[in-house]
Amino acid sequence: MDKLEAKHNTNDVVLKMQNVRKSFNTGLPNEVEILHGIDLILKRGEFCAVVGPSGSGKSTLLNIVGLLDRPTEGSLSICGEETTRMDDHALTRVRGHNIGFVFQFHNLLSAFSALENVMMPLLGEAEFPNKEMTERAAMLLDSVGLTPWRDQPAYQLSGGQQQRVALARALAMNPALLLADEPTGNLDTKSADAVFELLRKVSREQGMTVLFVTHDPSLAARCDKTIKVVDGKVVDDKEVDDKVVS
Ligand SMILES: Nc1ncnc2c1ncn2[C@@H]1O[C@H](COP(=O)(O)OP(=O)(O)OP(=O)(O)O)[C@@H](O)[C@H]1O
Repeated sequence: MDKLEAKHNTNDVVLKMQNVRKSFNTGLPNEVEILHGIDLILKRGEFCAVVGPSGSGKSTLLNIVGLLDRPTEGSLSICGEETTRMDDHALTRVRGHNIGFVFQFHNLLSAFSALENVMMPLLGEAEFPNKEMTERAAMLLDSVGLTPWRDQPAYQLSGGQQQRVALARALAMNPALLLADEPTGNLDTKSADAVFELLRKVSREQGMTVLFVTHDPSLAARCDKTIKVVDGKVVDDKEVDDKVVS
């Protein structure tokens, strides 16, 4: 059994948000509220699209779920741990062990090889001495079909290949929750489809919960569930019927 696998079995509810509000200080006399009381529960293995118009608050929501930003009000628990009163050190721990990120711009270290990029999150993790770290990174690169490119510097890879490296890197700690903010937005249709299918496969095989922001209705329709954010509120939270979506 994978060293990191057991933690996925501990709690069925991966994300629980209650009445989450977020305001920003924009220099105006009053703060501007962007998220107006979001409630959201995601269970293990759910693959959920986040859709909505530009500026509606999708990235703000993802940053809060990813513990990169704090809510102004409300509660947020990740894998059963209530996070809103945690200090930065505890948030970093919860984030590092439970959450993976894939963004539209993959933020790879361009001069480093594909393998080295995937190894980055494992550096300093006690359970991964050097040899095991290399083995795990190689296994992850293999799972995204990039073994032939493992020693290639990231800048020499295509956009789709770089995004697959970013996905392998996000999976390094076997996160219970993967947050993907338009990970296919910068790719041609074929590469976008390949990255999406890969995410789908990993989610199914590992029971990983995915929150996937997309502007592409055809990709949203292939997710289990769609959350629609409009003006900082969830207006629609519907299950996609497998019988309707081919
Ligand atoms: N740090 C910040 N300070 C002030 N306002 C912010 C901040 N971050 C986001 N906003 C504002 O919050 C609103 C929602 O932004 P957000 O990026 O979450 O939208 P989005 O739905 O992800 O948009 P898009 O689809 O265009 O990426 C916008 O009006 C934005 O200007």
